[in-house]
Amino acid sequence: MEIDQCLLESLPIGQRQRLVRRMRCDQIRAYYEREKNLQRQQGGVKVRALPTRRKKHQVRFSLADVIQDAIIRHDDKEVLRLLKDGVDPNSLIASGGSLLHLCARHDNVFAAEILIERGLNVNLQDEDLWTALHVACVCDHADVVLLLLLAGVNIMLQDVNGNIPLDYASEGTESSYILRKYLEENGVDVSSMHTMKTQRSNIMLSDVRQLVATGRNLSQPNDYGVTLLHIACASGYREVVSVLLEGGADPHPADDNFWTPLHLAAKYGQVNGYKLEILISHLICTLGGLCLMCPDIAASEPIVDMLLSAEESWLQRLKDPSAPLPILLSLNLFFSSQLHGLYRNPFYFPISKRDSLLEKFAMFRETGGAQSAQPSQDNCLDGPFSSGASKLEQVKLMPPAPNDDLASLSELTDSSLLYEMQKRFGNDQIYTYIGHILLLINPNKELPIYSTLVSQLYLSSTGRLCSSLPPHIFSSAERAYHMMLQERRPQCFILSGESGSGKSEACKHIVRHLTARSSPKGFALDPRMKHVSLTRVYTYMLEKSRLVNLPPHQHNFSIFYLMAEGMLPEEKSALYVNNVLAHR
Ligand SMILES: Nc1ncnc2c1ncn2[C@@H]1O[C@H](COP(=O)(O)OP(=O)(O)OP(=O)(O)O)[C@@H](O)[C@H]1O
Repeated sequence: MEIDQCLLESLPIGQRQRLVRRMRCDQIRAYYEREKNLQRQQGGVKVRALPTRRKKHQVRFSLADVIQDAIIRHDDKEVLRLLKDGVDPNSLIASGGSLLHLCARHDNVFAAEILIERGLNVNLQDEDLWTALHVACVCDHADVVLLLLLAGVNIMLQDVNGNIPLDYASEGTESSYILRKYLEENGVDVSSMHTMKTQRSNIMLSDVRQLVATGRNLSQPNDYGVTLLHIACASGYREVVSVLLEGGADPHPADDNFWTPLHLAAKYGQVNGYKLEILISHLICTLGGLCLMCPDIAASEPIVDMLLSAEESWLQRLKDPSAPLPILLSLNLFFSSQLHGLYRNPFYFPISKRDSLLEKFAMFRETGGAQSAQPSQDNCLDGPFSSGASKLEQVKLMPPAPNDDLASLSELTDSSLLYEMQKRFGNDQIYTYIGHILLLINPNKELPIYSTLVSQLYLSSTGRLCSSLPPHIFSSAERAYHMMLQERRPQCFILSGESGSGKSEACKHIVRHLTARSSPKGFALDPRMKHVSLTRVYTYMLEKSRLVNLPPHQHNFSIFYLMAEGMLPEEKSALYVNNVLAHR
């Protein structure tokens, strides 16, 4: 069926798509006819595929995983059946928490009740010492909060941050109301709890005072290069910072990761008062330039402004030493209201642990959504897990566009496809769908589209492509994951392209998304992920055919050129690869 291009374009989109579909059907029919004729001409010999003895592969999940899935899906019957079949109610989830943590996160009161009935300890704490009540409060799942209270949960249990569940229940929420009421009824004074929490900083303060009084070294680093000043800055213990600085502690020691106390103060938002000003002043007076990198990791805009203005003053003072010190913003009120109590980390935890805590906080904070991308509409699976975009992770996704799926174009010719792809590539839209196929054009530059947060945005409860998000490799990975669950059999990605087109990178992104999906902390799949990369190199995925039968205009394996570029002339000559282009 031939149709005039102008006529096609003048039709409304619905009609046009129907016509295009019909044209494709005609093409397929013609193809089958041709094949049949060909077979007839060859004497009607039917080539039968050899019977293959294929092994039946079946993905098997442990019962502990199946019950988690049932809890998430609110499949109460399945939860009951699994418990009856002997699943251990005490089995742990990836975060080290219990099934009750999972119920709290997914607001599954029924499952929670059954688990409690079966004797599950309501006070179990996960790796960050969160109880299920901490989780329920963050998510404001009031029914679960109520159930846990009735079950006798200890509401005073602190996490590694020193926070009790009430600290995570936002003011005005139902959970906060229930908890306050409960505390009141049990005669607990909420303000005395605050005193209890400030005990940690007080202990550190008295310890540091003692060190100063005995003339001990205040800048002694631990095994990770972390000093007392690092700890006090990251924790926001302003009195301690003050005593340390006045006692002569080194204001700019770098830990093993080259982080100074100022970096930590900036990152963790501990500007609670004038301490950051003191630190900055110290740095400007002594080493000055050390604060130059700090704005990049600052936790909020006001801190960035403050550091930038300090930086500017420092540069001025380099030119003119009599120039005044920076006038720094007073951030007391702003931050004390926002950050009160959130980063009161016990100082015996390493900095990396605090990073994970901060991520946890960012994950659950504000259900307001990401900065420049909308979370998936059907992304109800992980609730608040998918919502918080923090300053720590910039999300730069292009908005969805009509040409995201080339299958919907009215004109499907080589030139129209290439034209669209080129247009998209120019806008850094490197991914494009053609139906369920995903096209990738290697950008050969880093794009900010692979962060954990983006991976979370593509989480979906059904695996359907989300119309509010642009095409992405994470979306394909998500789809495969759901197909695996639905069909209960292995799924396969076919990554095809010439050398250097980005297959290995794509593979890494797929595995990364699946890793993050299988366990928020990626523990379970990490070793297997390494195995995937190695398999690509050592066995079947490096197509050996490329060595003997190189398609025209294609290069050899890109690793070959990279290797040649890095070799010394004598090494090249020893390996007979002086002229790399001579080697196909
Ligand atoms: N999505 C991407 N974003 C940024 N850079 C990329 C991306 N994909 C690939 N690249 C860049 O292109 C280089 C080559 O990609 P990759 O190694 O994945 O190609 P390949 O198709 O696996 O090649 P070969 O088949 O020769 O092993 C990477 O080292 C990386 O620098």
